[in-house]
Amino acid sequence: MFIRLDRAQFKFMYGYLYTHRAQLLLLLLFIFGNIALQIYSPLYIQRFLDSAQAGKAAAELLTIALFFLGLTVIRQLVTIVMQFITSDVTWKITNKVRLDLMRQCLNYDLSFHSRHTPGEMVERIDGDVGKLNNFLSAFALKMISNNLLIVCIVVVIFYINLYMGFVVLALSITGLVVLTRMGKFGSKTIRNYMADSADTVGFIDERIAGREDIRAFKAETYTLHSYYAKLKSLYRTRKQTGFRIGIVINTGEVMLALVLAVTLLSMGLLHLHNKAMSIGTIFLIYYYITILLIPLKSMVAEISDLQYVHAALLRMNELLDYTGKVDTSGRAHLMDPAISIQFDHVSFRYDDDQHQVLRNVSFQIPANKTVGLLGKTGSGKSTLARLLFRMCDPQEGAIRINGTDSREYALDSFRASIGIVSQSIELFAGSLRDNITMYKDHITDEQIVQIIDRLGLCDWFRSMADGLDTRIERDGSNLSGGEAQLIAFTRVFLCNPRILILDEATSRIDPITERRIEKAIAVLMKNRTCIIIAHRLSTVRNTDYTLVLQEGSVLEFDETGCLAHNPSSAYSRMIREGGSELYA
Ligand SMILES: Nc1ncnc2c1ncn2[C@@H]1O[C@H](COP(=O)(O)OP(=O)(O)OP(=O)(O)O)[C@@H](O)[C@H]1O
Repeated sequence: MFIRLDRAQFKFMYGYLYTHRAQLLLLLLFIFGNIALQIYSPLYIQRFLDSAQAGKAAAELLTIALFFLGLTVIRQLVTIVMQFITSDVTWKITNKVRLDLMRQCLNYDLSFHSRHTPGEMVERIDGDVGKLNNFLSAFALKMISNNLLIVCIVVVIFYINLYMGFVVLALSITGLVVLTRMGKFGSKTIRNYMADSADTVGFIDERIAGREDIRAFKAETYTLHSYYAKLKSLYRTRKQTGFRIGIVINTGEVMLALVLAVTLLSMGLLHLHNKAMSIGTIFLIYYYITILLIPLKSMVAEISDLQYVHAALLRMNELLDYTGKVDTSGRAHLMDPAISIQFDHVSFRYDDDQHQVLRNVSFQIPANKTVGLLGKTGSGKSTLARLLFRMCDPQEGAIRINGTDSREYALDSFRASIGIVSQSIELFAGSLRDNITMYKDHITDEQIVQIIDRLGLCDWFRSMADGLDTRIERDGSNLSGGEAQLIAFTRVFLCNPRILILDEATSRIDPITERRIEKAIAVLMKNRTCIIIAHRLSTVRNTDYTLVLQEGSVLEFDETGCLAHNPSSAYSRMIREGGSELYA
């Protein structure tokens, strides 16, 4: 009613509702039954009053009263069933919406996540869907019942008295038109308020996650000032929203009082000029008007919630409609276990308005060879790895895998063939086993222990208090950075990927542990195409090829041995100068 769904929103809601059509149809039947009972039972009051006035026997009056009571009890039972069906369908629908939003969120590309903080996404996935839940479980049912009830009451009043029928019809139409128009009045400020609120949640989430750096660099005062500024802005939009909603609700209340006054006045005038209406009929019309006012009143009271739902639906639609910048149309599958990689004149910028991070990058890695990727900080090494993993696609050029543009492969299966160990390792609250298998139940403990053994990490594993059941806290807060990297290694070894990217994977491991797993890394790299991004020359000295990036361009690419023996190469200079030139 006050939610004007546009085509996209309607399609969005319809898609979810259609799945539960059988239950919704049943619900509609109960709604009709409930309305019929609501309309029919007051007739017994009219009959009771008219019979009492006509001096009918007490037994007849008692029967009428009992019938009225019986219908009231049945109506309550119908209401309970309606509520049960509604809450059941609502939870099923909103859980599906939550899952879809979460799935989308996990698949969004880098540019999306750069713009939206995790906190904002929490607010959108949980907060917005919570509002939809309230709407479906309470308002939607009320709205459908209310509108149907209004129509039925107007029809019945027409039937009772033609003149009063016209009066009530005119009042109802005016009321609904006014309420609908008023509904739009607050919608923009509510949307602004919700966006501000999500932004504030995102801010809190980000600052709490970075609390250690904030404390270490004494940024508490700045953080609190920024938070206060956000709260002030939130309060401003909240005030604007409250003001507009206040106007809407008060206008609505005045309008409803007018409806009652005009109806009573009309009945009074009618009774004065034409005594055709009995006391019972007058009471009946009055009773129907009070029933009519209940839905109108609840619509006025819930107008602000409905606007929140409207805004929430817009935001959910926006999230689900976001197609991202990664091409997902590819359907091919990587069949060959040996993978060659070719960067063919690849240029990339993260956003149209940002600087070019990679410029015309071309090189080719034959299947099952390893490449050491070197370059100063910010030269584009991690970006190159992200492009290979297809977290984003290049604006120019192509990345060919076994001769085929990587965009032609089905995204999920393509990504599954690449393993990455990066500088930042995500660990989740749960057991060590869950963090290694990433919740894949089919992986047995024996397989995990075997991998740990192959990696030469048995000593470390033995130090874990409860073996694979050892509890890992959120973000791996009870582990050292090095231990987190060991888990990441085990994780990726277990996946057995065909392309392996180690993005400064050993940066947090101490030299002794690094030496210990060097052999294991060598085993893992065998029969795989690998890219090793490193800040330490020692990490990449055994690779087949070396690629040196400078400000996003290829400075040199050749076999590592050739570069090492070429005194004019940047690589050999780097060896001579202990790497100072590249990392200065
Ligand atoms: N998500 C992002 N959004 C926008 N710009 C980014 C993003 N990630 C990196 N950049 C920019 O891209 C450039 C290259 O970054 P990249 O992380 O690829 O460099 P790198 O060579 O891996 O650096 P490091 O050795 O420090 O890890 C930098 O200028 C950086 O500011």
